[in-house]
Amino acid sequence: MKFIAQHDQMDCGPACIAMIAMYYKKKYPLGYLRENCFLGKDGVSLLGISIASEKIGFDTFSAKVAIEEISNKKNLPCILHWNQNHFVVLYDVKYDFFSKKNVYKIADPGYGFIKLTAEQLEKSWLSDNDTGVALFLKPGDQFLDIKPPKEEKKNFQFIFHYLRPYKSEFFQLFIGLLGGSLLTLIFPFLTQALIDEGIGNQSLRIVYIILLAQIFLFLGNSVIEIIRNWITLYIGARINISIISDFLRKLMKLPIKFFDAKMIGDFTQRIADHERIEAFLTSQSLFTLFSLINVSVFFIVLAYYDLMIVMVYLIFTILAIIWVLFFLNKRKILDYQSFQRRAEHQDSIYELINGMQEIKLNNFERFKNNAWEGIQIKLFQVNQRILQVNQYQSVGFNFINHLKNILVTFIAANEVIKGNISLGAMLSISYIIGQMNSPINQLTNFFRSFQDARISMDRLGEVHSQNEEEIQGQIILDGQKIDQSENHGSRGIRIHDLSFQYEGPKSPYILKDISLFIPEGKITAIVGASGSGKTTLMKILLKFYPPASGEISVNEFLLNEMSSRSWRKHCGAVMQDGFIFSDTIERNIVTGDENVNDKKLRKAIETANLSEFIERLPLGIKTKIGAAGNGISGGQKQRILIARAVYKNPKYLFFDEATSALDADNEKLIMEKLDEFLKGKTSVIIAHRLSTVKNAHQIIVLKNGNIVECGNHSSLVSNKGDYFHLVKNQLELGN
Ligand SMILES: Nc1ncnc2c1ncn2[C@@H]1O[C@H](COP(=O)(O)OP(=O)(O)OP(=O)(O)O)[C@@H](O)[C@H]1O
Repeated sequence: MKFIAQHDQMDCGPACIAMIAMYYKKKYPLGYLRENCFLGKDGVSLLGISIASEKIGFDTFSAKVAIEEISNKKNLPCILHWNQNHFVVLYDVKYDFFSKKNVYKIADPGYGFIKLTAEQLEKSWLSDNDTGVALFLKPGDQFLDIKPPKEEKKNFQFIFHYLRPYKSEFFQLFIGLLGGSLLTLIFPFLTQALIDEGIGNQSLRIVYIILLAQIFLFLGNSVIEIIRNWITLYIGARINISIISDFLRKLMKLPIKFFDAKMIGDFTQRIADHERIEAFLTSQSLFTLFSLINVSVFFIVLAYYDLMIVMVYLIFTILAIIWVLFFLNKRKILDYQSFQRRAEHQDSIYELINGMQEIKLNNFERFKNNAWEGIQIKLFQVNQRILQVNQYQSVGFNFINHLKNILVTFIAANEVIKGNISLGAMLSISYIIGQMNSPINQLTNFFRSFQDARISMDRLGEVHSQNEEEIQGQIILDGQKIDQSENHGSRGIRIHDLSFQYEGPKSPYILKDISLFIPEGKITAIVGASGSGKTTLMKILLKFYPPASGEISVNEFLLNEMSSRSWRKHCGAVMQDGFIFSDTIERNIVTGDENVNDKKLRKAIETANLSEFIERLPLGIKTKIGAAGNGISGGQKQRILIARAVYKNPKYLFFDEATSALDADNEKLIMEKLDEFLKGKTSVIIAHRLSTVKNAHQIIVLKNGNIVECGNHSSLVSNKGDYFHLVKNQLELGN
């Protein structure tokens, strides 16, 4: 069984499938499996794993079984549901002759290979008294015929293009390093001259001259080193900024669905990862190049002294490098683990700070603290294993190196005794060997850094190779196009037979066979119990998620053929979880508009009834709010979000519980002003409050993802159906 590590916190399912596919000699990229697993907010489900496995030709069967069923090797490898929140592969069971017990061999994508006894396995696997969940996979008839897609890996070309703008700086660095290398080359000859000419001839003058030359050489080297460090810092910082800014730009082009399956830590860790690429590009690769030049020149000088020594040196150096390479795979697995643990650590800190209020309210401190300590322990364990591998790597490497030095010294001493070389030459050889140590060490650092950069690049590549939301050739809607577009019959948004599932074809339908017409210039309200799919419908209309089936058209244009960005330009929305940026009130309202239009801004503030609130603030509209500014109330937040939508002045408006946090007076006032603003605009309003929806031109009632009623307020009330039941209490209150 070949081990495949999970890359992100929610990747365990896809990694398990990849390992089992690999077991049957098929290599599937993790990204492809991840896409077909339909990862959701809570990670992957067993259903998602079986859908993805079937897609690549496996026959799958999941069941709750007892340990005897999985002890039967015929059913292996299989996937086990682990600790209720993870998936692992059980690939072998062996009878241990000494303990007279079965040993279960597990490949845990978040850890590595582990061997467990039946008791240990049961502890993590059983979900009730004596059974646990297992998914059995066997290659089906088509497994061999289905061709795995090619893995799109970012190669170093992608990274090296970041170096291009700094050609002249690199040239300067190159010259500096070359100068430094040449200077160090003079030292061994000076040493030999010092001994053979100076001491040998008992001439103090020659000794002075040689020592003076050494001082000047040292000074020259130091100056070169200082300049080199400055240039490296400059290029490094620039490259880092370009890589991260490209990464962020790419992130902003990805669909919302991508973010559903990722945690904050997955992103922050990736950004931290960039430093490794930068370090590799700026220092490691160049320094290694020069180390190689140095080593080669030293080799030539050594060969001039003694060929035998060169041979010994070469053989031992190759042995040392093989030793270092031997540990690279282990390092890679540990690096993925460390990435995940660090991401988990960041998520836990983020949650701790964001959830502080609830933590304090519910005496959650100890539990959360323990959870954080648990993560730290795991992080410590990974760090321990990393240290161990690094130590094996460097201790072995140093041992081989020292053995080599001793051997070389022995050979050189032997040659001096035999009278083949002078004492000065021997000291010169010792000096060269000493000087070569650091470039050879540099070489091991290079291998490590190269590997780190490669892993970081793979992780980056996962984001860079994601499909963007915008697809070339999509319809770009400008205002005129929308105004002039025709719809056979009446103008507006037409939804035809729309169904939607969040997590793939076998997951539950959130919306089922919805057909609806949202007339242009009118208000359509959507009501329904919590969880009935109202917000989901709105998100589909805003093109955040594509429908599983069915069509949506805006006048004559199909929504799925439109550019999302251009469609959203015509839409204003106040979402339930709308976000206040850490910036001034003004910037929070005008958002991306670079030239603030005062008239529009005043109108937005007035419509959202914010004037009084803003006037009371000493800095007025320039007051900072959000994370780094003044706290605002829930109602104030909603009013700022409304002002944002009003300032945008779009043709289509979507309000999801936009006024739910407002007091009745404020709501009434804003609704009256909004009525005026919404005239001639197409609006969709989701609300639980009767006062908000009652005046809508049409009201749609959603129940479990289906439309159960449609009409205006009075007709629906007289129907005494679902709408009546939903608002009954509020009607009584009204009466
Ligand atoms: N990102 C998501 N991934 C998976 N399931 C989701 C996601 N968002 C919502 N759901 C599920 O979809 C269903 C409908 O949710 P939705 O938010 O559309 O309901 P709603 O009618 O707007 O509810 P409310 O009135 O409480 O806001 C819920 O069962 C919810 O658990």
